[in-house]
Amino acid sequence: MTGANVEGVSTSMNSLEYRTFHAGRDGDAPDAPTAGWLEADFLGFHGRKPTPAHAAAVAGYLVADAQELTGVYDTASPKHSLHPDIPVATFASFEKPLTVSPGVQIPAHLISSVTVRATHRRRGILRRMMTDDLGRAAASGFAVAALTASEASIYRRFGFGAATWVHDLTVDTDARFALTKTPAGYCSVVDPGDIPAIAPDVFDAFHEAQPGSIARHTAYQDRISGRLTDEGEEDRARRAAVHYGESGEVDGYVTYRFSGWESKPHAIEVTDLVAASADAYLALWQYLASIDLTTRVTFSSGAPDDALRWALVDPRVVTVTNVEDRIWLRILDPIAAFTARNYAQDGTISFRVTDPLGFADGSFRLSTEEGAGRLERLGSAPVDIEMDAWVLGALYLGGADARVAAAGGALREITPGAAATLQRLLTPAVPVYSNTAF
Ligand SMILES: CC(=O)SCCNC(=O)CCNC(=O)[C@H](O)C(C)(C)COP(=O)(O)OP(=O)(O)OC[C@H]1O[C@@H](n2cnc3c(N)ncnc32)[C@H](O)[C@@H]1OP(=O)(O)O
Repeated sequence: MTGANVEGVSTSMNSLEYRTFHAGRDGDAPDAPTAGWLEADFLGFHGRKPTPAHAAAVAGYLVADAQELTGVYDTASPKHSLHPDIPVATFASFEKPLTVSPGVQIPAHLISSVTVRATHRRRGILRRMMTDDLGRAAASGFAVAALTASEASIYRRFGFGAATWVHDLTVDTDARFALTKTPAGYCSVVDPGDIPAIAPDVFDAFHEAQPGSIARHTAYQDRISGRLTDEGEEDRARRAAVHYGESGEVDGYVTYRFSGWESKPHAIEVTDLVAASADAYLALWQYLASIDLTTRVTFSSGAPDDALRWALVDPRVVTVTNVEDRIWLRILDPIAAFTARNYAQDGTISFRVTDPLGFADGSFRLSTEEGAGRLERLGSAPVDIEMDAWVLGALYLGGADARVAAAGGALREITPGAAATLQRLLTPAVPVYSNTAF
């Protein structure tokens, strides 16, 4: 669904040129536009200046994911400024499937690498890049756009609402750590270099069943295995283990590193933990807890509804140290989006959406029956609920509670009790969660 013909140049009043192009390579190296764009991207996210090898690897990821890049070029850069081929702003978008109900995926338009140089900020560059890009995505037929946000105060104005969350977990793995029963299957330590061959099948099985999950971009395999970190180096401290289910197939893996002898208490820091079965998930935690000379495990992408607490003799060994929004969703085509997902309960509710960018603006009636949903446009008939486009994005998967949104003033009930009805209809088959960041 990625737009095939996005290349273009346009000049604004004030010497800024917006160019959109596909990530490309010359041999192994990034091509000239991609090389300049990468320099700006690394600058914007406070990364080190990339070495030629690191730039080549990252260009390879961008090309593999068919990323569309936008660079904004200042044609009036002063003397000694960074080379004018290094843009003052970056923006990237690409397509990956989003699981909206167990077994149901839709193509999502993912937005990433948004940077504006400090000397050019707050002049509307992000607004222009975002509105142009969302317009192209809607014209290409995407029902939803998604991003992970550096700051929570930026993206509501563009119709994005936080729809999934992750928990930072600290688990004490001293003598108090014990599961109430032993999970089926067994774990084995593997070479982290084998993870890129093992992880995709496990992730796919997890992703297929998990509402809120977004398929991973190409960089993930090197990142989780430690072959090439975001700093452009191999992490030789990275370790890995897998879980074999009763069939003998791998159905879960974990990658991690030791926090160092100077850290107190000595801890294991989990980079990635993906399980396609409940036994795999619990067994991998038991494995982590059994690593000698350590008494703590930390994991920054835990599911808010975590089975571990239910499986522990003493659930207080788990501390949630932070709660963070993960996937932000923007509905571009409400009818396509709401028809795609499944519904556990039958019913009807109507709502009016205010969308300054227009994509989701209007009044709608949602009718659900025997698992399927139908969304139809209403004319000027009265509705049960009013909300802004970002609230619709937040509520779409059912992970955010409409009643709580109403209590917070984000959703206006016209018909008393309508928020509870909406929540009943949108409640997902299993709690939403995504362990992917992009
Ligand atoms: C999906 C991702 O990639 S998340 C990563 C985002 N990037 C970063 O955090 C890197 C560092 N920050 C930056 O590069 C820039 O400051 C950006 C990209 C956040 C903002 O770019 P700018 O060009 O300055 O934004 P722009 O001038 O278009 O502002 C658009 C609107 O967002 C608001 N806005 C911009 N930045 C912020 C912010 N950090 N917090 C709150 N509001 C903001 C502006 O006030 C403006 O509001 P309005 O149009 O409703 O009046």
